[in-house]
Amino acid sequence: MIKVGETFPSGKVPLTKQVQLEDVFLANPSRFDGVADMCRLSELSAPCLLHNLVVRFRAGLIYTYTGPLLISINPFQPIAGLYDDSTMSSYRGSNVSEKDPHVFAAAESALQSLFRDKMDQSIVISGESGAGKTEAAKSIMRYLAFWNMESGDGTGGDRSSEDEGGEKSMERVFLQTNPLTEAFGNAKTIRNDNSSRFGKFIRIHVTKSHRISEAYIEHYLLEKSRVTHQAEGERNYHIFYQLCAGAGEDMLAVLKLSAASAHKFSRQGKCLSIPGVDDSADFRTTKNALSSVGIPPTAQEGIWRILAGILHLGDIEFGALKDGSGTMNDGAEDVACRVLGLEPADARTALCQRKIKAGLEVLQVPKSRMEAILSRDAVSRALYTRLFDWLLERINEVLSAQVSGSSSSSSVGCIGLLDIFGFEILEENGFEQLCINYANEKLQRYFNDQMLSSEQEEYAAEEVEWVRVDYEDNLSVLELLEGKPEGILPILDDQCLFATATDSSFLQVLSKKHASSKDFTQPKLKHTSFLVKHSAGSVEYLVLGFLDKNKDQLYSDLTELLASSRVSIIKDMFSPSSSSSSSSSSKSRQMGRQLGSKASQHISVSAKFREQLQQLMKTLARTRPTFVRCIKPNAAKAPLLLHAGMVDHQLRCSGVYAAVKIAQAGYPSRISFLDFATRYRMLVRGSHVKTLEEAREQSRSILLDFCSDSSLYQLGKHKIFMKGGVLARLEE
Ligand SMILES: Nc1ncnc2c1ncn2[C@@H]1O[C@H](COP(=O)(O)OP(=O)(O)OP(=O)(O)O)[C@@H](O)[C@H]1O
Repeated sequence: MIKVGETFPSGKVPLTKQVQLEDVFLANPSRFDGVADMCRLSELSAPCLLHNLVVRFRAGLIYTYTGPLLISINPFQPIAGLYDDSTMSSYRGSNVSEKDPHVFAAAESALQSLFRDKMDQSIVISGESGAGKTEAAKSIMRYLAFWNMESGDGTGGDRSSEDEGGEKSMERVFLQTNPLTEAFGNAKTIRNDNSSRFGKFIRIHVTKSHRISEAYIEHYLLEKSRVTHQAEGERNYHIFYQLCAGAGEDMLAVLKLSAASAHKFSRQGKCLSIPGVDDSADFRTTKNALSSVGIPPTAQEGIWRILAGILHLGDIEFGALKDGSGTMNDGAEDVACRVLGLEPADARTALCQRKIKAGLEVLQVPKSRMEAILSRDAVSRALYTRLFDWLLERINEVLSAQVSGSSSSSSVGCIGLLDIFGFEILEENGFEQLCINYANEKLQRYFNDQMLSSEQEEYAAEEVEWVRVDYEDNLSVLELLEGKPEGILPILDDQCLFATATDSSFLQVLSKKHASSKDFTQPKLKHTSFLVKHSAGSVEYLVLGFLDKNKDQLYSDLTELLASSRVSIIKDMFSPSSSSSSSSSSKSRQMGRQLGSKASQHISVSAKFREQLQQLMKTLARTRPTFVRCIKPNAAKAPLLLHAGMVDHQLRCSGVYAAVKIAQAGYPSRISFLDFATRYRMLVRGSHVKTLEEAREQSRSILLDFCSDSSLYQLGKHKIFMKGGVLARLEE
């Protein structure tokens, strides 16, 4: 049975015109069973749109269109048949406008548009944490791979012969990247048992014969702090639990590992398992996936050593000597060193002492206990993030070179799939949340530009009769975050250049510069946080750790220590001559460069992230986007439960209400007078037209003859703007 709770908003979230949902239920015929495209509703108030979504959700229909935008409401439980092979087949090559809304339809229409218009496409998936973005992205990846496998041109045959010949087919390798990115990049959080703690943009190149020729995964901002600290109820990255649960006795003995409950870095969140998840079985899946993407056994052993080494590092206890300096006091460092291939004496020196240059002399100065702990944590985080970067590099190498004989030159174009971490408001928000929420503001801006702003600007420029639809833009909050030189992130970078700057001096500068900003406040009586009014709500950020996290420096003695490892994968990751990026294939490097990858250059975390986002926006601007907006219907992750207030808030903040109004009143088809008059002149036995005025007149007479309802089109200055279906009728 489908439960729909709190269907009527409590009034905490104001609805348009203060109409309550009950009124809509009463005003609507009781047998109203929802429409697949909300543009077809006659009343577009928020309660009506919500009502439509609720009715469909009750019936297990989680997807709904609002014009070109696909809304997806997370059912938190599998829906029978929704993603099976026959459903996929039914979308392949179909007229998607006649099919039920679905992520498969979004993928199919992107493919069709790619082939028809020879223009790169993108599918932009957004929504808050736990809204279903990653699941949507995986379904789309499966669809693209399935399309390739099923193509009736002999490709399917090619695939099986490849498999028999021992070579893995591209779609297999492509899909095998999912368990890997999830094992190493996802973790259980309070909001989502399988939360992506990084963002990704996958470029998928498609050939004329509908094959995926190559792909590249660009990744953004892995959450490093999770490696050494997890909040209560959360876990470290899945792979740590998989390793502890799934490694056999021999492997555990080599790695000197115990259960996850025995290691500090995996037990801090007091959450060791996830209901319904078998870490041991998932470990087998991860190992198979590593082999599938061509990671050889020696490198796999290196990976397990890094993970086990991190867990052992976490178990090192530091004591304080009388003078306050740190010392290791329980021998756990010996275990960590053996697993990581380090000399214990060198590790002790690097973790507990600091090199200081005094003239020509280099002195070793003892670190305090706290400094030693911070060094240990920095080493652990650096090991994990370099491992993640290394893994993605290997994946990209294999994705860019998999199909023999195919290359990007044979690809017709590319579909970009964006699955980026959703907007976050936690109990305590820090530097990571600021970066995540900044990325979401950038995406919101992109959505506003594409769906709300440029559409209306074109009507105005073409002098089409149009009643402007207002919406809340987010320019001022973006300026507050990134504007140069006084935005929060540029100020942070600036502060990081001063040796004497601290988190509090950063906060003081912010408060002074933004005292009058409408989107910024500093809570009274608090000198540790600031508040930003984001599009999706106000967020209070604690400044503690901002400078260190943004600098993200691993002191040279710690880098040298890791570069001295006898484990070759660790040595490679940290020695200056052989960074992970330098060992990647030239093709994968080239694709990385296209996306502005700057792995080898040391710039601040926020500067690198801003540059990556800038590149992403440029890449998206060259594509035709399809938007998928994922909605989280309840905070409890309960199956088929929908809180209307929560859904209303997400629809409002993300501009969906404004988008549906524009889409309904708007004219999705547009064509120049010249093209129109030429293509359809046979209908009126018209002549060849030469001037704009002749083309306009001939177009007008075609429409008068063949489209009796004049509300279905408008003539602009250079183009005809038409409602959906007009062109199709003319074509008939
Ligand atoms: N279409 C679906 N059908 C059934 N369950 C789903 C669907 N989409 C999502 N879920 C459930 O919701 C959970 C969260 O979804 P998902 O991980 O895709 O969210 P997300 O938006 O990517 O979150 P985050 O930003 O935290 O990574 C999934 O693990 C799954 O249990």
